[in-house]
Amino acid sequence: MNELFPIYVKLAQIQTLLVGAGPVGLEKLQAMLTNSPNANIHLVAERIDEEVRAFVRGKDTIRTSERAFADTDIEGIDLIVLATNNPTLNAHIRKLATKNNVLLNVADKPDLCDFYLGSVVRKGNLKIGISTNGKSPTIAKRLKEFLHELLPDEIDETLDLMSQLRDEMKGDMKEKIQALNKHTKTILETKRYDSPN
Ligand SMILES: C[C@@]1(CC(=O)O)C2=NC(=C\c3[nH]c(c(CCC(=O)O)c3CC(=O)O)Cc3[nH]c(c(CC(=O)O)c3CCC(=O)O)/C=C3\N/C(=C\2)[C@@H](CCC(=O)O)[C@]3(C)CC(=O)O)/[C@H]1CCC(=O)O
Ligand SMILES: NC(=O)c1ccc[n+]([C@@H]2O[C@H](COP(=O)([O-])OP(=O)(O)OC[C@H]3O[C@@H](n4cnc5c(N)ncnc54)[C@H](O)[C@@H]3O)[C@@H](O)[C@H]2O)c1
Repeated sequence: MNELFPIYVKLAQIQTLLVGAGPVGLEKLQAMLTNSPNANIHLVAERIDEEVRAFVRGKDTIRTSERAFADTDIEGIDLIVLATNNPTLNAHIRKLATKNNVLLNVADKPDLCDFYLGSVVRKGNLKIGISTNGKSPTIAKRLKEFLHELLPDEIDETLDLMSQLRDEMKGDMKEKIQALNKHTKTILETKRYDSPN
């Protein structure tokens, strides 16, 4: 059973610390910024790869410090992602995070994580997070590709129309929910997303 609780976090209104700026650090940075382009991130690494430097150039919400991690780096931090090649440092930051109630992800080290990154299908406003409970990130990637193909681009139009409709609707909550359910039932009957014909 997968006991993970999925949430969608507003990275633009919290402070994230990323330690490590090699290929894995770059992957994590890309994962965070493609989803949340205004994420507030402090990137600390003894050595920042040129690719990472190029990726963060011109992004005002990313601050970089090319030096060793210092314990004070976690002050004011809500979320930490580690992408270092240093197991001793990872274990040290794991302890600090627990002591300071900060949630931690250590790339590719499930035992050290409070949360995992998910594979993400994106179509406009729609976002589907996929977790295989750490069993197979490769299957998560394949499912992402499959669902991305399957979902029509118009799904975003449907979401916009539904959003307008729900803003315009009057009446009490119960009536509103009933009407929205009735309306969407018809939409799904007329637009068979699960069939190519
Ligand atoms: C979402 C995504 C994040 C991202 O990076 O954006 C992600 N991994 C991705 C890809 C990927 N990662 C790896 C491969 C190589 C093939 C392979 O090993 O299978 C590929 C595939 C590829 O790159 O093609 C290596 C790997 N990953 C973990 C381990 C350790 C272990 O399993 O013990 C090892 C072995 C390391 C080693 O051998 O040294 C563990 C984790 N990876 C997770 C997330 C969390 C569980 C997510 C879930 O429940 O599925 C978890 C538990 C923790 C975490 O890291 O948060 C991204 C999704 C794909 C996408 O959307 O494109
Ligand atoms: N590259 C891959 O495809 C891959 C795949 C699976 C697992 N991994 C593992 O993930 C980890 C990271 O991989 P990578 O290729 O990005 O490694 P890397 O060696 O390129 O980068 C490690 C980063 O950690 C930083 N770092 C180390 N000690 C530090 C300290 N005390 N303070 C601040 N920064 C510090 C380094 O300066 C560097 O920026 C490694 O443990 C690797 O074995 C890598």
